[in-house]
Amino acid sequence: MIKFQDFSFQYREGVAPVLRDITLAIPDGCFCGITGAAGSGKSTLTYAINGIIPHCYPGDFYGNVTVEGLDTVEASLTDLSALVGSVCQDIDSQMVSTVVEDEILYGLENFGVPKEEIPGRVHGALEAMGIVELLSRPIESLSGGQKQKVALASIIALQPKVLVLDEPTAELDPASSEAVFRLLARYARENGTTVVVVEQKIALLSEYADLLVIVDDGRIRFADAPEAVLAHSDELLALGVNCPRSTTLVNRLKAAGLYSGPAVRNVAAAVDVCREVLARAGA
Ligand SMILES: Nc1ncnc2c1ncn2[C@@H]1O[C@H](COP(=O)(O)OP(=O)(O)OP(=O)(O)O)[C@@H](O)[C@H]1O
Repeated sequence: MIKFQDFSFQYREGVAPVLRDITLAIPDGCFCGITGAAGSGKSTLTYAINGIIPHCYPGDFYGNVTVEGLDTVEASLTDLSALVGSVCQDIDSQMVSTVVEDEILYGLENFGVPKEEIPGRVHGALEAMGIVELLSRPIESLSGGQKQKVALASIIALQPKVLVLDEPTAELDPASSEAVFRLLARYARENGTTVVVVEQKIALLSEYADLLVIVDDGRIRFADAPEAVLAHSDELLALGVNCPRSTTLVNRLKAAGLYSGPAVRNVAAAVDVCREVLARAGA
């Protein structure tokens, strides 16, 4: 369980808190998606989980944040990094090796994983990300999507209980973004891993997340199942969250009394609703 209790944070260089009065519980094994407008505080929220704040970026930290009962202020970064694996926005800055295999070995060796376990961990992580064939490839020869999967594999190999990912699909086309999320969700489900992912593409998040969190100007505006959050598409649009048009259309049909079911996440579901509405109207 990841717990935020009355948490607020102001960077040392800042003039005001960037996060305020955050109380949130993310259960074990949950796939939690975080979205919101640029600068709303999404990355900072994840920094409170992996300890980047206050350990790397100091500031005024109020309330408390615990991961599996470990207080992220009191715990050392070493202890936290054994529990929380993070993939940052800038993948190239995270890569430390020139070849895929070395990139995965680096973390395993640094964390003191027993030698006999290492080959299985490397293979398992590459397999989970569907990139076994990339083992010997130079990292500079990889596409953006492949690099993203290597970065994920190098963290997954460490078998953290919690994965924190900051905009893992920012550089990827829609098909690669979908592929990364699909692999990630399957891995998390099979291993009981808690995933916290910051992502701009709310349609993609909504397909995979159990819990969708909307951050607005340092506060949590919504934290609920995707359908429940998407039911507020007009508010989301006003907050700068790019709600899918299919969701907005169906919410308008609902507001007009033409539909009474749950909010939809994609075009296919919206088409079904439109068919149902037209059939009822006798068109
Ligand atoms: N190290 C830092 N020192 C001071 N202020 C910071 C630091 N990092 C972020 N901020 C400020 O905190 C606020 C929230 O930033 P954060 O990166 O958490 O938002 P975000 O929602 O993830 O933004 P984006 O979508 O643009 O990545 C911004 O005003 C930002 O300028």
